[in-house]
Amino acid sequence: MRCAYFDAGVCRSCTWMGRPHGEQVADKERHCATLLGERADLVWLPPVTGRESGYRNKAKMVVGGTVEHPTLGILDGTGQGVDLQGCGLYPGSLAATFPVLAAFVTRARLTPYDVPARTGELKNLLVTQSPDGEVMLRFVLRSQEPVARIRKHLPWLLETLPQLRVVSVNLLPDHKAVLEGDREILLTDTQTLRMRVNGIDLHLRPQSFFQTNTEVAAALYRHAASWVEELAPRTVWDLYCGVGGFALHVAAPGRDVVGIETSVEAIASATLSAADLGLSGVRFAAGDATEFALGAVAPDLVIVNPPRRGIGDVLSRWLEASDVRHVVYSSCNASSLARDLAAMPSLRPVRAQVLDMFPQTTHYEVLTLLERA
Ligand SMILES: C[S@@+](CC[C@H](N)C(=O)[O-])C[C@H]1O[C@@H](n2cnc3c(N)ncnc32)[C@H](O)[C@@H]1O
Repeated sequence: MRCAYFDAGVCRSCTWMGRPHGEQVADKERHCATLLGERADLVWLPPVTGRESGYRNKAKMVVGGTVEHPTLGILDGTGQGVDLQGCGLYPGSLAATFPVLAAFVTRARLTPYDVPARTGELKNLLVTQSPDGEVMLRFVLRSQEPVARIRKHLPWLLETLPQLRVVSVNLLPDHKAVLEGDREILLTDTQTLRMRVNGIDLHLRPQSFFQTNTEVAAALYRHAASWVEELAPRTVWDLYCGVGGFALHVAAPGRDVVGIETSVEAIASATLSAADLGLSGVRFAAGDATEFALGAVAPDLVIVNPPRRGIGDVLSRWLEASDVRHVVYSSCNASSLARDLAAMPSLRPVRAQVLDMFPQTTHYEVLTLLERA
């Protein structure tokens, strides 16, 4: 894949831009195999690849420029806006919303936040597209000052972009290099975006995590579910469950599944999906994964899908000392996975698969099956 922004040196976010996709995937497999080390009983399954462009379901557009001429993209080294509306990582239908959103910035007089001067209001536009083409839009603002103007012009936006389902404001008053703050104000009656994956309706609320690449995420859930099916555990935990992707895929008659996640919003979404599907054996609770494990009776199988930092020492040591027979560990950072594996020598990886969730970058997902020796 080629990118004009990359070639012009305007954006270097995709560090592997221009390299053949097959070569990228082979490098990711080598990288992961090196980190996991020589293991006689580890079987590597063929990698999962999806489309190499247009794969992102979520755009995180930093807003710069002026009310009359806003930029949607990133900020350069001096804090000035760089417009990346033509970024090839977004599907055309998602990218088609950008010019309308830029026009809305002007129409509703939303002054882009000026990082060096610390003035202005609109920091980011976060846009997520579901597999059905429906869209969630979040305005990340410094304060509530522009909210009345957003509400006033919202009917125009909803008419111009009929695919918009959920619109909200997120408040980020601090001058911090983060994407969003803690407080969310919903502007539409609809609160959740329906993300249909493998025929299961996952419900995404504004402040919940969702895998970036829906096509590869669908394969990730399918493969994890088939591994779990083979092992036929009676009790399963899905730790770091987000909106419940793994838990809902491994639900089966006679199986108890518990999903644990810190985000209350994500847990509400997961609970809604379980109710929609009439799954009585699946329950979700908000809380810290490690604290939950330390206070509960170990299940037959544990699925973990932690953030980049991994599951950490305490949970690794708990799993090592527990009766859990199998762990399905889905990781977006093979370095922290390797460190966690070192703390669980009795749980040996017997199966691994690289999933190219983030083409053009060095990042990838790896799904592993650990078995008690
Ligand atoms: C990589 S995401 C995985 C989400 C989910 N498994 C999925 O497939 O979408 C990691 C999740 O862990 C949650 N999380 C972060 N720290 C946590 C903790 N200490 N205990 C439980 N969940 C946590 C995050 O909110 C996020 O939803």
